[in-house]
Amino acid sequence: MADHGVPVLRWADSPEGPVLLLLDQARLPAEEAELACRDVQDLVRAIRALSVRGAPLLGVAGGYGVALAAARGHDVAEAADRLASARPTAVNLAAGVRRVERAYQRAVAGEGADGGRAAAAALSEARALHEEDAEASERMAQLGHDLLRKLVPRKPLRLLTHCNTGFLVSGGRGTAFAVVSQVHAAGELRRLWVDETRPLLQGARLTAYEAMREDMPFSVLADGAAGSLFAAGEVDAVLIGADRISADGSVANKVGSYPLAVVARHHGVPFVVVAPVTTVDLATKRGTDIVVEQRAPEEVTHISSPYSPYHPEERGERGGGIPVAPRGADAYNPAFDVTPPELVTAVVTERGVISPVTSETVAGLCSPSRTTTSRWGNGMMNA
Ligand SMILES: CSC[C@@H](O)[C@@H](O)C(=O)COP(=O)(O)O
Repeated sequence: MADHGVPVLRWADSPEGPVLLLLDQARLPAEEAELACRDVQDLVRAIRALSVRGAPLLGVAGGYGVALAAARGHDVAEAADRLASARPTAVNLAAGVRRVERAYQRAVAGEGADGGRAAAAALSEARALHEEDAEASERMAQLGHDLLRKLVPRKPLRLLTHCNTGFLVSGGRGTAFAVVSQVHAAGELRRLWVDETRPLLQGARLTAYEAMREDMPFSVLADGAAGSLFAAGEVDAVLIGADRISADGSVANKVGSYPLAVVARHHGVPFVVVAPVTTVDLATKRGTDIVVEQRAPEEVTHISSPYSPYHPEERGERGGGIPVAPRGADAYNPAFDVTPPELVTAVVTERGVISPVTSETVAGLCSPSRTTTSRWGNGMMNA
């Protein structure tokens, strides 16, 4: 795997107490700067400002946030509530937070542990979550690559992706981008098409940064240019991540994913979602039940660049930067959209691949008896 320089997220013990250090994604690719979170308030601010983002990494960061509150002797239950609700759509955030909170409570209740031992239990659970996420990445990379071999006989591949799904969003290599990386390592990548991903440009800023680090052949395109690539027969498959997959198999992901799924279906191109099982939320029954985060209009009416003299913290949570619309213009700014399961060719997880994507195959993926892919042979499960 490529050397990624500054770690995406790390725990450190400083003379002033424990601290969670994040590679500040709001500053990328202009600078690789670490942001220190000393308490849950710092971390919630970093999550809302997208200094740390992407579904699996939000889960890991949320877990460490609970450990941070415990280590600092703060109110862990209150900290967990604040973290879990910092952003509403990526279910991994609340799942990571609650998992570490449970470990902390178990240590307090079961063993009557003092604050120090319970805090240690929380940190060890956060570390376990971090490692599991890295392992899940590896497995998804392999399974996704195998699936593409079956779905698309032609080589080398032209893959299109939206938003950012590589090492920046995960304890490991990421989700959809990990598959691209596996294809590239096998010498089978002709080109990665990178949607710029308006309004916050996660594709242009972050996916391009990840692709450059792995020496991939890639091109950034305006989101609206994707249709012309399909029409020209230049896309062999679409690979995206997910922020939440509801029980019916609907996929919430970065806004702009749904229109891509529609165009892909029109052109007969596979539309593949890659996400760890922690992204599946059986408690959310249908796609229409998924809460889609609405963000500040300034993110649309203004353009900001990490190369500009305005630093993210000066722009604040409302975004901002250089105005491009008439002052006072209103804007519609959902952070995500929801793709119905019938437009999704397959969902790749660390436990295996489901295709078709239906309530039954999603439930099978999450069943307690399905802990490995071996039960399904090649990891592909049909309804
Ligand atoms: C593996 S990450 C999948 C998604 O989390 C990603 O595509 C995405 O939508 C991230 O949105 P963001 O708003 O930048 O957190």
